[in-house]
Amino acid sequence: MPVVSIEHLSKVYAPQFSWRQRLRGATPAPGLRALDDVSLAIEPGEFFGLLGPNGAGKTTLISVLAGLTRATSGRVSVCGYDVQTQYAQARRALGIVPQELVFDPFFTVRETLRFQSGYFGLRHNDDWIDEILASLGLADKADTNMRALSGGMKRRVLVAQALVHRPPVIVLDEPTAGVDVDLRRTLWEFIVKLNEQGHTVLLTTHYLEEAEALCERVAMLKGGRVVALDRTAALVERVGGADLEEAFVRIMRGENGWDDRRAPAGVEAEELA
Ligand SMILES: Nc1ncnc2c1ncn2[C@@H]1O[C@H](COP(=O)(O)OP(=O)(O)OP(=O)(O)O)[C@@H](O)[C@H]1O
Repeated sequence: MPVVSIEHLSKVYAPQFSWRQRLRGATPAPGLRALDDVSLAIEPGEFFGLLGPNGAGKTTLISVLAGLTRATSGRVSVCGYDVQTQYAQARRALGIVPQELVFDPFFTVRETLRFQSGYFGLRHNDDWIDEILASLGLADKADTNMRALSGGMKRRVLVAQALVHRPPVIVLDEPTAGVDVDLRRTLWEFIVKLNEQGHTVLLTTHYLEEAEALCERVAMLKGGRVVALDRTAALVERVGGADLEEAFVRIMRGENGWDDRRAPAGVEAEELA
């Protein structure tokens, strides 16, 4: 059974429609189709890459997976749990490292990780917290206040937060954007170790050399649609080119016809929330 199952997933964002426009009786513009009939399955223990240019729909897909955004249609499950109807179980199976640096400035690193453990009902988690801190090069920052950390250190804490409950599926949304070589190495060593221990990893990144080195399989999104889905090496060979980056460029340039990303006529804003 796949650990992540995505079946015919579509997401249309409602258009911005002001009260003034409403009162004037204006017709809402069609919504934006961020995901269009996406289907894919990720098997246990895979290191899977979700690739695509800016605005392709990667973060939207992760938001649906995390239960933060409601799908317009389709079904998504994690470890067999439906992300909408069995939200708590599905969320517990996921460790999500978000793209944006979100943190509480009032707590130390250790307090932040203890609180995160508490959200998952884990009260005596310090041994694992210490192991994560050491593995991410954060041991000497455990008692430092979050607001006193550099951007790269904050990102390490985000990774640590995602792992406190030992989730079977780890989702990393552009985790190395703007971080130094040291963090990249530390992060990948740790994530590869977790993957070897059986954790499934879903990674989105614009660093295609990282994706090529790490991901056994990749899916490429363009305009919300899956335009390629294959084992990384097989895809590079089939498309031609020296590496995944060249294959990516060829696939993105070669695909046409996905330009109309607007919702079909007749889709009302209210249906799209
Ligand atoms: N809350 C929202 N409301 C309306 N439109 C949105 C919302 N979130 C994302 N979008 C739009 O949906 C499309 C897909 O965005 P998304 O963030 O999923 O892309 P992405 O592949 O993660 O891009 P990036 O690589 O830049 O992070 C974009 O056109 C974006 O502007």
